[in-house]
Amino acid sequence: MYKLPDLCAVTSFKTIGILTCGGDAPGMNAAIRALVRTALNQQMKVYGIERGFTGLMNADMRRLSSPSVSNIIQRGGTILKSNRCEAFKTAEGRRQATAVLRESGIQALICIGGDGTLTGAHLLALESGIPVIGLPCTIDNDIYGSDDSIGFDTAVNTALGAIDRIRDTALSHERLFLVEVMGRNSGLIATQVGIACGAEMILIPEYPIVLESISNTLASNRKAGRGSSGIIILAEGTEPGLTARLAEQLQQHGEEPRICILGHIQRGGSPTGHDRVLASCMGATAISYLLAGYTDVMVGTLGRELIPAPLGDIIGQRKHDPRLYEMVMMLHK
Ligand SMILES: Nc1ncnc2c1ncn2[C@@H]1O[C@H](COP(=O)(O)OP(=O)(O)O)[C@@H](O)[C@H]1O
Ligand SMILES: O=P(O)(O)OC[C@H]1O[C@](O)(COP(=O)(O)O)[C@@H](O)[C@@H]1O
Ligand SMILES: [Mg+2]
Repeated sequence: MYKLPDLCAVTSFKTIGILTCGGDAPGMNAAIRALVRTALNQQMKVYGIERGFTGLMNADMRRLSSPSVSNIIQRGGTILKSNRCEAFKTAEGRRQATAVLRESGIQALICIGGDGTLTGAHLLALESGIPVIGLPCTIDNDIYGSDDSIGFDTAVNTALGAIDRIRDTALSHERLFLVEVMGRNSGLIATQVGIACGAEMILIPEYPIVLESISNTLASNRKAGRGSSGIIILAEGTEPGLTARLAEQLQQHGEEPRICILGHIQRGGSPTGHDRVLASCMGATAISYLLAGYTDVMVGTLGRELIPAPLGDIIGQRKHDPRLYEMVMMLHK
């Protein structure tokens, strides 16, 4: 269980807004529910802004009540909808959003999303002076300053469910499978999934990949008595087309690999218990941060503790643990 902060209220807010942006992640709805109920408990009015920063720029919003967030804690996706908004990357786009916030009487904003959303949230806080709090919510878990992000645990478990099934076929047919998981710029899903499924090999964007050495490693594994079945996990972002090129290369070395790209299957579905609890604790804590006078911070985790992480310190930073990856490679020899 997470340790909630013990904070004193030094300010108050009549009206706040909430939005979800970037790739959806299981647990977004649980976070919305916790934010709405905690804010209502503090006598705030809450507006749900539709379609992330696009909806913010277009004043696309609706009042949220306690019943409006009933029965959503177990649902994947986001009831507020999400998208990616190029216009918000410009100062003009953010000026338009600031005008909407002022005209609607929204005194503070909570942004739920990944590294891109938190970058936008940081710039908005700086430029508008309106208090903004971020919640790390992405299946990629690539947000520096927080051990955990809402949605990661669910995505990893969804991928594992699929890979355990693939393993049955791999063993029965004594065949090699190349399984591509999500993560355009980050190998964290691939690493976690690879550890948990006992993969023969994990290929992630943080390390250069030499196709020839992969065939050589497999050949020496075979000589050492490892069977001819196996699972190689690749992160999506490793290199465009790499999975297909690796399959071709392995064919030339006498393997009969099959490819499985898990794709967006990993983004949807009911959040795990872990993600529901994390989202609930982070949502409640975001409102405590606002009342304690924080702005331009994200609710991060450090172990089991919830901590305020300044957005300016975390954006643009990479999160990678080389020791974890080395351990994985050692276990899979
Ligand atoms: N450098 C940036 N400046 C301002 N806004 C940004 C920036 N990067 C991303 N955003 C905003 O955040 C949105 C979501 O970012 P994206 O990277 O697509 O997803 P995620 O938040 O899940 O990482 C973008 O569509 C854009 O509106
Ligand atoms: O659904 P899209 O827009 O194709 O995006 C795919 C990307 O979104 C993700 O699922 C989540 O990334 P973000 O959290 O940064 O949005 C990545 O793993 C993947 O590379
Ligand atoms: Mg991202």
